[in-house]
Amino acid sequence: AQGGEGARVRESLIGFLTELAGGDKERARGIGWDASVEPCDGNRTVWPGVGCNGAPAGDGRITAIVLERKGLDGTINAASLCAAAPALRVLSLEGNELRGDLPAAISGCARLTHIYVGDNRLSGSLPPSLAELASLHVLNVSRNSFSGEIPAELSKLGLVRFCGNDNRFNGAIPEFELSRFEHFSVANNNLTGPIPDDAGDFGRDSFSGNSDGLCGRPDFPPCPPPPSSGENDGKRRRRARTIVMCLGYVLLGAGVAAFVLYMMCSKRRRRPSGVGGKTAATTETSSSVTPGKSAYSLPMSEERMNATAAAAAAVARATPASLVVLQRSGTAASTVMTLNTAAAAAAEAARKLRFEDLLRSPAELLGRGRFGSAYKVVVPGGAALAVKRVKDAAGAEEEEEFRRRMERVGKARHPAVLPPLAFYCAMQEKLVVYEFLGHGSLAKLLHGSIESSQVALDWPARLHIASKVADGMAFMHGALRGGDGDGDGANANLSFSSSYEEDEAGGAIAHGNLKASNILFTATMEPCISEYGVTAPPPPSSAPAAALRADVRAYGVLLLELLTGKATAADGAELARWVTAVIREEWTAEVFDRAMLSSAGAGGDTVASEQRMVRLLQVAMRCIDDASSPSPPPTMREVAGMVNAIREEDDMSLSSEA
Ligand SMILES: Nc1ncnc2c1ncn2[C@@H]1O[C@H](COP(=O)(O)OP(=O)(O)OP(=O)(O)O)[C@@H](O)[C@H]1O
Repeated sequence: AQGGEGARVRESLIGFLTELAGGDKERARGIGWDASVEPCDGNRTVWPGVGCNGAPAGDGRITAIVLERKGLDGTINAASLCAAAPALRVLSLEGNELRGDLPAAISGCARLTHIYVGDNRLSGSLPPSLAELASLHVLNVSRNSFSGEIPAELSKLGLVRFCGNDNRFNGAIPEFELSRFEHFSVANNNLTGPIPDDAGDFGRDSFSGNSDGLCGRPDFPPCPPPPSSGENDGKRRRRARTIVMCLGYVLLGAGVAAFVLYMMCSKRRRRPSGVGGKTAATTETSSSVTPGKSAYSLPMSEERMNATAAAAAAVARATPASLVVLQRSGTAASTVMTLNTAAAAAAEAARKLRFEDLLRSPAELLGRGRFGSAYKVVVPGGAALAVKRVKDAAGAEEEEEFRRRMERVGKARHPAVLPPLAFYCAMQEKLVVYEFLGHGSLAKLLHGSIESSQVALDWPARLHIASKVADGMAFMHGALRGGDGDGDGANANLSFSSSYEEDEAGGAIAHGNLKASNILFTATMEPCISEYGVTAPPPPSSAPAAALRADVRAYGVLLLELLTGKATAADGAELARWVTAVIREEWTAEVFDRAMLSSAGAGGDTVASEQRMVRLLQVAMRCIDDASSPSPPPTMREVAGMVNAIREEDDMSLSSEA
């Protein structure tokens, strides 16, 4: 390119750079691209960050543009770039602050082999036009805010490295031939569905942090069996989803039906001593659990007693079953701390709950997790309940343990803990009934699609959630110690022990599965910890002390999710490793969710807010990091104390600004 043509190319490139710098001409000039000289002199580079090949003069000279970690905070004008450098092979803009999307016009640089745009603030969907880049081998879009599906067409390219981790991608993983890949990661997104069969050597780390949405190898729950071959992929996935939903309904229905049959027989056996007037007996906690005896009586009509009831009764005699309604006498609403009409209706509905109603009521699968499925059931009268069906294959002894746990959890009341309203446990079937909270979970708010999370989570909101959850957990760890938590937070808090060993002696109960999808929101958007104690902690945390420690660790991971905005796998190890690495590099500010950082600046003293974020991060790291810290891990009460101190300071700074 000579003369006028060369000048136009230079102008175009400098236009591209200026847009990368967000229109800041000074910063663009600082990169050192001089419009008065050619970027390449033969195969010698003249402009910094521009790679040239030795090809004959012409626009085929620029083969690489590498502008990494230059503080560029503008957008990528791919049209200008590709018009000026159509022979570009390598584009690396990693580690900047670039915004906007990766434009579809990038396909104009048809010879691209390597694209690195990781560690920026890019958002939107990846353009399907990337699939037109027939020579593309390496695509790194990690650690941005890309959303939408990863274009299925990318699997047709000869990619050998794909880094899509730490974004907000949803949908299925394209059918990449992973055994050909040198590197592959889609960790920390919102992906669902099967991991490609051909996953090569890629282990859990490449797929973790997708809110348990992925199935198949390696180490993930098995996928539902594929439907008959010959169908196209989209159809197959839709069918698989439908099958999973139907299976859920059928299993729930079967469990409930077996129980109803048992109840019918149980009623008949007890009829001589039955109570006359009471149509739907409610069992108060104090009297409900007597092993071997149904604590719930169903008003069954005679015509429903059919031949199979006898068989069910035989099974039931061997496996005592009961729906235990965890409500005391007195008004239901007074025992539910959320005190809103929906909560009162749910508590009232649960007080009168009959499994027959559950059986007849429409049920909707809310989701499948690692430890079972959750259903929304609207019972007669219109109250909405959530029924968690716990995945379990435990023997009778463990059923007894489950009963005891749920009884004790049902006794403790704290506004930040969703109380179980009733539970059922028999014949290797465990169901727990809660009020349905229809305002989403923390997982959805933090990692859901933009449409599903209209509420922006600013820094004060995140700190509020952190402190309420810490309070709830500290209360439960303390209140359950002696097994006599009665809703008096102050007294319960006084009974805290100072070490895990003492807690162990007191028999505290751990949550066992604290995570963002188990933090739900009430109508006033107050956080509420759900599924407390539903899943028995797996070894090695089955010892009570270890289980409480595991809760503290899980709380630390939750704090990391709140602070970074990044989703994590069940144990959060990968997120913790990433945060540790960033802190080690002294880039602490880089770990924070940008949405939170920008909101912290809106109301006042950004520097002080950021200092408090760093302190909360330190609390998170103390919760997680047991090996490297010389001091023993904090108890939940100590953690709550630290988080509340940060919150009080934040509240004070806000009120002094007002
Ligand atoms: N009481 C409830 N009200 C409203 N939604 C709920 C309720 N309980 C659970 N959910 C939602 O139902 C979905 C499925 O829940 P489920 O507990 O089965 O899965 P999970 O929390 O992702 O995994 P896990 O099995 O590990 O707990 C989640 O999105 C959860 O937020």
